Amino acid sequence: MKPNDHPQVQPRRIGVLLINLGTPDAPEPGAVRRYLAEFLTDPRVIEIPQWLWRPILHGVVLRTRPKKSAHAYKQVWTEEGSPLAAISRRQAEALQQRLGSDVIVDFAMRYGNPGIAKSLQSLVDLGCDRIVAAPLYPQYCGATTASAQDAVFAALAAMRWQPSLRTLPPYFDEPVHIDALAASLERQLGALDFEPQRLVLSFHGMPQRTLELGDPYHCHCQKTARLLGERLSIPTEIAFQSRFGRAKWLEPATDKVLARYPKEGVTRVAIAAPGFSADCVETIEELGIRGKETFLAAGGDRFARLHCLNDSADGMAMLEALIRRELAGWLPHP
Ligand SMILES: C=CC1=C(C)c2cc3[nH]c(cc4nc(cc5[nH]c(cc1n2)c(C)c5CCC(=O)O)C(CCC(=O)O)=C4C)c(C)c3C=C
Ligand SMILES: [Fe+2]
Ligand SMILES: [Fe+2]
Repeated sequence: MKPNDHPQVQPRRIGVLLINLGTPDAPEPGAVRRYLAEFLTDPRVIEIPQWLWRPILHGVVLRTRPKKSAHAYKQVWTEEGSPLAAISRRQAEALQQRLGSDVIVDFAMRYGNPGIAKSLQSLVDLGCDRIVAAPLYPQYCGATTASAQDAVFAALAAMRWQPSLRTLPPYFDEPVHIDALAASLERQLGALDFEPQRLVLSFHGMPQRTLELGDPYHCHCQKTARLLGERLSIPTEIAFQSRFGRAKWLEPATDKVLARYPKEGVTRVAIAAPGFSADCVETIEELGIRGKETFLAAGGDRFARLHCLNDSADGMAMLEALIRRELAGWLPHP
């Protein structure tokens, strides 16, 4: 056979893979256990030697946490499944509409389903020889961005014929991102039936040690919070949520901030999570349900949880702009 009529040559197509963290398949202890086992054996997430961690994980964490977490997931589960999965699907569909038929858009989860390797392979099978992999974390973190990229690179490493690859850089301080967040938060604040005295900007926490080791996550969160605070008409305060384990995590802790406010005369608050591109158990249950309980029990009066950008017009316009920039030179007509 002459090289020019090689049977595998396909039409060139472009793929975009939106990536988020992942979620269990069902709000049941068994499914949550499978999800947590994959998540919590990622050395990017738990950075202690495996020989030390494995006995704790299997002896303690995976025996107790799945039941507790399943209870949290049950409270947020929807007809379309886990909120994170449902919103991720809608984001991919909306981006597909916006980018048109020059591009194939799909989404994948770092842990659980649909997995990164399978989703990348389906894009390749559809003829994509150029792919943008977009971890939807505004702030770079080893545990999230790098872990998602590790999985993308590992999937490519198993391919004989790899597509060309671009990855979406962190966008924590991109003007389009700050604009989208500011517009979305102002609109939601304006629609409340009370006037909050403070807006808490709650980011997912990380072990303090990762900051000392040079992870830019803490700095990225601080910058998003500062830029956003400069744009909003309400005083803001940064906080870090979802502490896990016994090590020291980034401070101030969201639950401590909420419990402290009423003592300082702050009895009306709103809370937003600008580090999450989609609402999930950490925003809906941890902030919206448990955070509210903590605040009211401490003497607070009014509490509102604001939504993430999700598949809102503000959020999708931002995502389209960021992805189009990565597609520059690949798309037939700019
Ligand atoms: C947005 C950035 C995130 C960082 C940074 C992050 C770090 C991190 N998380 C855990 C432990 C857990 N996280 C869990 C859920 C979860 N985490 C993120 C995002 C970040 N995590 C998201 C989007 C979600 C939501 C998933 C969903 O299904 O809705 C969970 C599971 C839920 C629970 O049991 O509380 C755990 C556990 C660690 C240890 C860590 C950094 C070291
Ligand atoms: Fe997390
Ligand atoms: Fe949590």
